[in-house]
Amino acid sequence: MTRAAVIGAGSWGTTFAKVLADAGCETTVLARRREIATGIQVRHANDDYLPGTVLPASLHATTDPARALAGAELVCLSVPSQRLRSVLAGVRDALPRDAVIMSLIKGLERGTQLRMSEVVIGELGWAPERVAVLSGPNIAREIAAEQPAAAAVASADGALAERIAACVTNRYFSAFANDDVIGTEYGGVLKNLIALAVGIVSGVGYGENTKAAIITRGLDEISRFAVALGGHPDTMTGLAGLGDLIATCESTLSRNHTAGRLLGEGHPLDEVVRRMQQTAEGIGSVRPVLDLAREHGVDMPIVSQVSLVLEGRMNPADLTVHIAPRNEDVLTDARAGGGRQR
Ligand SMILES: NC(=O)C1=CN([C@@H]2O[C@H](COP(=O)(O)OP(=O)(O)OC[C@H]3O[C@@H](n4cnc5c(N)ncnc54)[C@H](O)[C@@H]3O)[C@@H](O)[C@H]2O)C=CC1
Ligand SMILES: O=C(CO)COP(=O)(O)O
Repeated sequence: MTRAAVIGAGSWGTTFAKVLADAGCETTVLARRREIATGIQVRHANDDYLPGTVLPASLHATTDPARALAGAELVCLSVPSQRLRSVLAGVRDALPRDAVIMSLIKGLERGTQLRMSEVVIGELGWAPERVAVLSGPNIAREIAAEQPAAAAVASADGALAERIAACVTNRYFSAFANDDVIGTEYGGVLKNLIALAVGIVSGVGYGENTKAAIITRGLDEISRFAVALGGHPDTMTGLAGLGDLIATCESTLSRNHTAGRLLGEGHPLDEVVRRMQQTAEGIGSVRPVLDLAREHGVDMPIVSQVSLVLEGRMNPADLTVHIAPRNEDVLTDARAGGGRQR
């Protein structure tokens, strides 16, 4: 049996702790608030984040890092991306030095533009071969209800990714291993930005054609970004790319989709952030993604328009997938019979 800890008792941290417990891992959740820890430990419930879900009786919870992390072989991180560095600083002394650390987080650190696995490696000095990421179409509430789901687990050490995948797989959750940490991690970050765009056009009142066009062109846009930054193209057509893009863009349970819809309905960003009671990572990832895109020469027309809408500088109703062709594109298109945009 693997001893596991999950840092963060929000919707995904609690749900993934249930996944681990149901896979046979001896699991403890590290919560920030005492009443959440008590609810999980005593009543087997997390009413704030997962109302109605009965958690396994074998699942433990505490607010004490030393108790949560003692003997942990697998430590999973599920706090908002902008909080990760300070959370790591707070648990550093309690982390067993030989533990594997796995990020479940789907955001980039503002200011440094780092992925979460890079924050772990840099902040803790952890060996990259002991770090992993898990990402995929994983709407927490559906998994908490034990609806079948799957995710990708990536580590620079492919054999470690295989071992983690086997360890977290249970009767309703399947994990598939790969060694593309960059692509797997960016997949989770980038789909949030396209989900914001789809939410925005839904809020405006546009229908399925607009949403399908944004999802299709969005997949192309985020794939070009991930590949330019070192990800593998196959990852972007797998669970962490296309899979999560579909789930997040389609689901009204998605916080990013919901935040986008509120913006599309005309609510200003500060009001949207106030109304969202949970983390919508996409809002904080737009700026670092666009900065990285500029540095690497990647065109991101949909994400750029999301940024303008967030800043209140673009009417949501004007969000479009149309791209004005550059001169050389017009010439190439004419020779090729047109239509270079798939
Ligand atoms: N909810 C979902 O369906 C999924 C979420 N994710 C990702 O998982 C990450 C966490 O998301 P959720 O659990 O949904 O968010 P959430 O908003 O439900 O919960 C965040 C948790 O982090 C804790 N937290 C916040 N600041 C903290 C701090 N300074 N110190 C300690 N704890 C702190 C909060 O108390 C809360 O328990 C995000 O990156 C999200 O994108 C990934 C897959 C599915
Ligand atoms: O990452 C998720 C699904 O895979 C959850 O999406 P939201 O953060 O938009 O709710």
